Amino acid sequence: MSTEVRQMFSSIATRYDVTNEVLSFGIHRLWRRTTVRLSGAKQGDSILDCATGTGDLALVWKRTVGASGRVVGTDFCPEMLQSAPAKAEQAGLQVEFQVADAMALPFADNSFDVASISFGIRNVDDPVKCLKEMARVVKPGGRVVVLEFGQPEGLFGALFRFYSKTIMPAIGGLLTGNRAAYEYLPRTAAAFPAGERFLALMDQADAYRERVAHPLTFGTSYVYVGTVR
Ligand SMILES: C[S@@+](CC[C@H](N)C(=O)[O-])C[C@H]1O[C@@H](n2cnc3c(N)ncnc32)[C@H](O)[C@@H]1O
Repeated sequence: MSTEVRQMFSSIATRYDVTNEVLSFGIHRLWRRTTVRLSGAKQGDSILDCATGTGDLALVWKRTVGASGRVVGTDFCPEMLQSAPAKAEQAGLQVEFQVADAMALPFADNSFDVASISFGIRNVDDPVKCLKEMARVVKPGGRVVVLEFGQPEGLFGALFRFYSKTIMPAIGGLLTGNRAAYEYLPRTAAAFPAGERFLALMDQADAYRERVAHPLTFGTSYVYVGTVR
């Protein structure tokens, strides 16, 4: 499973950013800023962004924690990481990037103030193991922050489902040449536990003393914030 996921992201890596921008109408930028705000991170904090991909969230983290803070972005797909260092340099931000699996992080216990994962946990083989592993590298009282798709309800939900099942694969396929990757996205997003059901996964990880779900854009996405025990 993880080999197929890695290959899929490798095949869309060079077109990932532009496709993300088009398919989300740029809203992913607002969601990332909200994620960072809800984490409570401050200047000087050390942050790990898992499954960082092309590094967009890592750059927002670095703007927040400033020069005295440390940001490390990791991903298990080297091709996805390829453009990240140049993007950071162009933005005048110092961010470290390295290849690592979010389920087996190469960091000591209690290394970071915050660990995050955006649109990544849906793709890992074992989300509970990942939530446990992220908590392991965060200091007690620090936060694990997850940004992931939800399943909006009502009229907006119906529109979103139509958009994600028909328009997203067509446009994603045109822009990346890999239509299957943009069929995978809505399929996995529709099946992945959201809201209370995701909080239950956080409970199963048995590593958090508090956890909160914040719906964004009528539940299209959620930010989950867990405080590490
Ligand atoms: C949809 S992209 C999200 C990238 C980025 N976080 C963002 O918000 O744009 C999912 C990323 O998760 C990475 N990924 C999936 N499973 C992973 C794992 N077990 N360990 C590390 N990265 C993983 C993929 O390589 C891909 O870069």
